[in-house]
Amino acid sequence: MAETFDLIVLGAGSGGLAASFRAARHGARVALLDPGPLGGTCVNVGCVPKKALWFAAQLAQAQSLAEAYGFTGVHGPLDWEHFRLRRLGYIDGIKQRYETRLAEAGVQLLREAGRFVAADTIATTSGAELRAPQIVIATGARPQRLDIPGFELGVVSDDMFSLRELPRRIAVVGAGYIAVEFAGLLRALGSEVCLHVRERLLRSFDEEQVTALEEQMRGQGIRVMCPSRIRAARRVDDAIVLEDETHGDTGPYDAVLWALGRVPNTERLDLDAAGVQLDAKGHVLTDAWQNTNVPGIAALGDVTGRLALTPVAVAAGRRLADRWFGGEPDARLDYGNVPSVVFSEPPLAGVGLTEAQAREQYGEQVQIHRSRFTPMQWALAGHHGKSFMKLVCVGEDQRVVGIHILGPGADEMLQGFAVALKMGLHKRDLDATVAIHPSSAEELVLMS
Ligand SMILES: Cc1cc2nc3c(=O)[nH]c(=O)nc-3n(C[C@H](O)[C@H](O)[C@H](O)COP(=O)(O)OP(=O)(O)OC[C@H]3O[C@@H](n4cnc5c(N)ncnc54)[C@H](O)[C@@H]3O)c2cc1C
Ligand SMILES: NC(=O)c1ccc[n+]([C@@H]2O[C@H](COP(=O)([O-])OP(=O)(O)OC[C@H]3O[C@@H](n4cnc5c(N)ncnc54)[C@H](O)[C@@H]3O)[C@@H](O)[C@H]2O)c1
Repeated sequence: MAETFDLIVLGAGSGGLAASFRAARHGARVALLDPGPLGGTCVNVGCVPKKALWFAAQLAQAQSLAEAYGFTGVHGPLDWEHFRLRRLGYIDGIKQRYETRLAEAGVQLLREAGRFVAADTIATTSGAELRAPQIVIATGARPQRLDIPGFELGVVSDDMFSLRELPRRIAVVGAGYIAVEFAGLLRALGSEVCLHVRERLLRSFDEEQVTALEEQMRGQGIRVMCPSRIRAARRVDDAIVLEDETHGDTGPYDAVLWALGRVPNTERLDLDAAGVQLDAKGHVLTDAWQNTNVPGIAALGDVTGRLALTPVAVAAGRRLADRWFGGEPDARLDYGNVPSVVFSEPPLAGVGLTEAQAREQYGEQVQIHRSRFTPMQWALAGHHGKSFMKLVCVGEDQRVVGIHILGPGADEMLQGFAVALKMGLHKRDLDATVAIHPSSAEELVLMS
């Protein structure tokens, strides 16, 4: 006989964990299934190990700034293996804390995959059946692979975190978050990097900001090939050569990172047994409340194909649990004005509309304010890179609909401004705020 719960959650990544913890806090009996490591993509092969590498890259750059400032004897390469182990230790700590917290919350954790046998019934890999009136699909996504000759010679982002040494020469194929982040951090750590861009870098970000970032990337010695269309990879001696439709053979490289987007984990869920509808790319279709077309079944996070960010999956999971078990019938995630940061070098942060989106929506009512400057810590070292900030405003009262920041510190700077934008920020509010000096952030309240 099937064991019964109030809630079954498929996937213990960012979204599934958040939904489980919150539902358990509201008193629900929760079963959480995942055959993989706790924390899913973000903790194991995403945000956390990536940010760790980005911190290491920041330290590498700080060394060259320090030399210019007058420090001596600070320069040296990263001991890649030492840092890999340190990173793993940090991540193990996170996973252990999740395990402890799940046990304390009374969530029943099953380390196996689940699939639907009916709209209220899940079968586990070991053959057990679980039943619940509410089920959450939070099974995430995985790197997209291409069916081209030699694809297997390269690696995908998951594999980057188990490399045993820094690749000396690497090609990064792609133009999204992952491609740009890895290109920047690997370059800073000492790799020769060639970025193969099919059309345009970072399509969802403000074009002018992306152009400014690309200039800096080129200035750091990253080779950007655009437009580039890779049709095959092949081994030549110990290295890899890419066959590019536009540029001919490129390389040789010691490694190739394919960073081509992600595909949802839905094929093995037997969703037909429950009647859950998917879109053409295999994402679970959801409405504004995370509901699927089947009552009692919801989906959230990367598997839905909406904003693929950890805090989005977490917030969606918490709101859903509040609605289902916390007596909050109106709880749902507002997907508008979600801030995000590309951990490029320097970081690029944005919230709200890009200039192009605002012009499309508001036409001539759009006003743009810009500030470009060399941040003090760079200027002191004789480094000429520029920070670039941009406000997108609309209407006579200059409501701020977009804030875009490129430069050191952008990653930490945007969060507070995103709160203000969400609350209905106007340019006059920025003008009325006294600056913090000397800082980069002050430029946002000093724009004329
Ligand atoms: C390299 C990289 C860097 C990133 N950096 C950032 C960043 O800096 N900031 C940010 O906000 N986002 C970042 N992201 C995106 C972020 O990691 C994802 O948006 C987030 O992890 C999605 O969470 P999720 O819960 O939807 O899915 P996941 O975290 O992918 O979790 C899904 C879980 O479901 C499990 N599962 C699959 N099938 C089944 C099944 N049948 N039964 C049970 N369990 C199953 C999987 O094992 C997995 O653990 C990054 C992603 C990558 C790849
Ligand atoms: N800092 C962050 O918050 C962060 C970091 C990494 C990832 N993420 C999330 O994870 C998601 C996945 O990241 P991603 O970089 O894999 O995807 P992405 O959707 O950001 O970018 C995919 C890129 O691959 C390119 N592409 C697709 N097919 C291609 C092909 N055949 N040849 C050449 N290029 C091709 C696309 O043009 C696009 O530029 C992101 O959209 C983002 O939501 C967030």
